[in-house]
Amino acid sequence: MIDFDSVTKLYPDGTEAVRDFSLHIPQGSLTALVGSSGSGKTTLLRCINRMVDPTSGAVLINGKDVADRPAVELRRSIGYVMQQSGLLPHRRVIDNAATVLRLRGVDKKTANERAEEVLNTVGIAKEMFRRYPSQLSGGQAQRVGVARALAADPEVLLMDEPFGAVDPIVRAELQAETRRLHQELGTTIVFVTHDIDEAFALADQVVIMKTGGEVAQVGSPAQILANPADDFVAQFVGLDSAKRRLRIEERDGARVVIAEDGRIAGVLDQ
Ligand SMILES: Nc1ncnc2c1ncn2[C@@H]1O[C@H](COP(=O)(O)OP(=O)(O)OP(=O)(O)O)[C@@H](O)[C@H]1O
Repeated sequence: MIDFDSVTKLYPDGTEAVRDFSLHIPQGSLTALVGSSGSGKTTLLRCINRMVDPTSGAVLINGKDVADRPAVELRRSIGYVMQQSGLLPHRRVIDNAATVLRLRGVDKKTANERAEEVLNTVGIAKEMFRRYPSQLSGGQAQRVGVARALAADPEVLLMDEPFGAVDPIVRAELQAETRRLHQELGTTIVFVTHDIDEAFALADQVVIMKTGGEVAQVGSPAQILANPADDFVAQFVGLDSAKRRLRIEERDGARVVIAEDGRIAGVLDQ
C-alpha cells in the first residue's frame, strides 16, 4: 500500500531529520511510528501527503510515486489528524466535518448528510453539530477532527499525536474508538506517537525510531516485546513497565503474549 523507499530528508538549515528510511505499510494496517522527540516521525508522516518532499528517495502509494501526483489532489485523498484538531474556529462542527467534501465540489446537502454520518460514527451527539469548536472539549474536538478526516473516505489516514493534548481517561477512550474505527473501516492508518504504550495498544506494526530518523526496530508489538533488537529498544519498550498492555509469560513451556484483559494474544514460540 505505502512504501518508503530509501527516504532521506535534509532540511535547508542542514538538519538531517531522516536518513535512508525504508518501510512497507500493508493495506488496511495500522502502523505506529514511535520515538522520542526529534526522531523524524512527523517528517516521515508528511512525506506521505507531500507536506514535506524527501531530499532523496521516494514514497509510493499503491506503487505510484506521490511526487507524480498533484499535491492538492493527493492531500484531499488522505485524511490528516493533528494534535490540535485544526478545526476552523468560525465554522460550526457540521461544516468543519463537511469541509473536504465541499472542497471537492460535493453539494452542501450531500456533504452535510455524510458529515452527520461520520460525526455519528465518531460519537459526536447531534446537539453538538451546530456548536463552534471553542464550545467543545479537547476530546470532542479531536473526534470532530477524525470525522472531518474520514468524511471523504480517504485511502489513507495520517494521525500525528492526535491524542497528545487530552487527559489520560479521554485518551484511553479515543484510543479504543480508533481501534474500533480501524476494524470497522479497514482504512490504512499511519499513527505518530511518542508513547510506546499507545503504539502497542493500537498498532499491528510498530516502528521504533532513534534520533536522526534511524529505525531501531520494526515489528508487531508481540515480536518487539519478545525480541527487542537491542538495548535501546529494550529500554524504550520498558519491558517491566507496570502499564504494559501486553506482557509475556511462560505457559506450559511456551512463551505467550498476554493481553491487558488476561487473554492470550499470541504464542511466540513452542
Ligand atoms: N522545517 C524544518 N526545518 C529545519 N529542521 C526541521 C524542520 N522540521 C523539523 N526539523 C528537524 O528535524 C528533526 C525531526 O523533526 P520531526 O518533527 O520530524 O521529529 P518528530 O519525531 O516528529 O518530533 P516530535 O515528537 O518532537 O514532534 C528535528 O531535529 C527537527 O528539529
